[in-house]
Amino acid sequence: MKIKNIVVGKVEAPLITPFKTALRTVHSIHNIAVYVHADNGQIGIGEAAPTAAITGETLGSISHAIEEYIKPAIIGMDIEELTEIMERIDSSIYQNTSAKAAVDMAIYDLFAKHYQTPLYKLLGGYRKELVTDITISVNDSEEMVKDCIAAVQRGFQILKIKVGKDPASDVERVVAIRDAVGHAITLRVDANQGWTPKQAVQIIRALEDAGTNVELVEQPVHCHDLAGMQFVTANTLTKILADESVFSAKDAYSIIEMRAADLINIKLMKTGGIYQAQKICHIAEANDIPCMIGCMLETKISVSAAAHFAASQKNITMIDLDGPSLCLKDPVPGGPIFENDRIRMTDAVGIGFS
Ligand SMILES: C[C@H](N)C(=O)N[C@@H](CCC(=O)O)C(=O)O
Ligand SMILES: [Mg+2]
Repeated sequence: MKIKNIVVGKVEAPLITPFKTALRTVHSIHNIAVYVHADNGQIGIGEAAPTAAITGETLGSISHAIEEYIKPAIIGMDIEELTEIMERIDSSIYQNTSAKAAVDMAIYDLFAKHYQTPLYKLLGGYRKELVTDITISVNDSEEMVKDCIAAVQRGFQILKIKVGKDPASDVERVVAIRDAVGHAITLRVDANQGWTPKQAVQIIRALEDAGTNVELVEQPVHCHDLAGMQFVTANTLTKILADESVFSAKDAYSIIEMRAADLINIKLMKTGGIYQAQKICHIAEANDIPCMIGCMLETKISVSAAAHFAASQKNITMIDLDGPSLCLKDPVPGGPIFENDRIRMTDAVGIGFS
């Protein structure tokens, strides 16, 4: 099965409510869809999210990177040469990780279709069901409490609370949410780089003293401030999770070597796809660092690829694949079944879209 053509399109999905973090506010998803056509008529599908604030990519840059750099590097190759295809995608252009991720997952989709197997089974088939958290946008405490109660009523038992936009009120926000939802609900906190290292230690210690029992704090300080991440990790009891600080296997190695975090969040849009994500997951596993699988503002297309990857890996112990739950509707039928906080893998071949 040879790669005959790669076609770039669009995928759009309105959000149920505006998505707000310390880095950005988004009202609707406008992403890139990628279709890799094989010479036997089969098609692999992928998606890229233009998260300029995190990966530096835009709709224009993603489509240009695919058309002008990634496509010429792999056109005509046989799908069975998977490792060589992945190495060529990686070296076709520096960074541009979401563009690479869209093509990587479409190739994996074709690869699994070629072997008539669901992708997660081909990758190792570790589990059939995932339990995801859902993200609560940063707003004033009252609105966040309402959003948390609504999420629990929808069936979510793990809430990922966005903070970091207005640090002075962050402790109050999390305490109000804990009081409202009770202790049976797991709370994760994501500052999206919004705190200074000293602020982070002060806020996390205050959350600990208030008995909020937060499971983890994600990316407390600026992504390049690994010394700051190390300072926060060393001076708090709560687990610290590196997100924007880890794109590549080398980044993961630096975080591990410096003990700058306890946990790592892997996102296909940061790694450049499944091939590189496996490397990070395995480096972390070898160093007893459990990983989260996360997503950007992505629809069911790329989140399904991430679900297949997560279902194949023992070391992915936390799931933040809530993109489809934040959308009003899915742009395409098929793929794993997303129902409240459950993601169930099916026996459909590839990623599961026909
Ligand atoms: C959507 C997901 N739960 C999430 O919060 N992802 C990112 C932010 C993504 C974005 O800005 O698109 C994260 O920081 O974990
Ligand atoms: Mg994050």
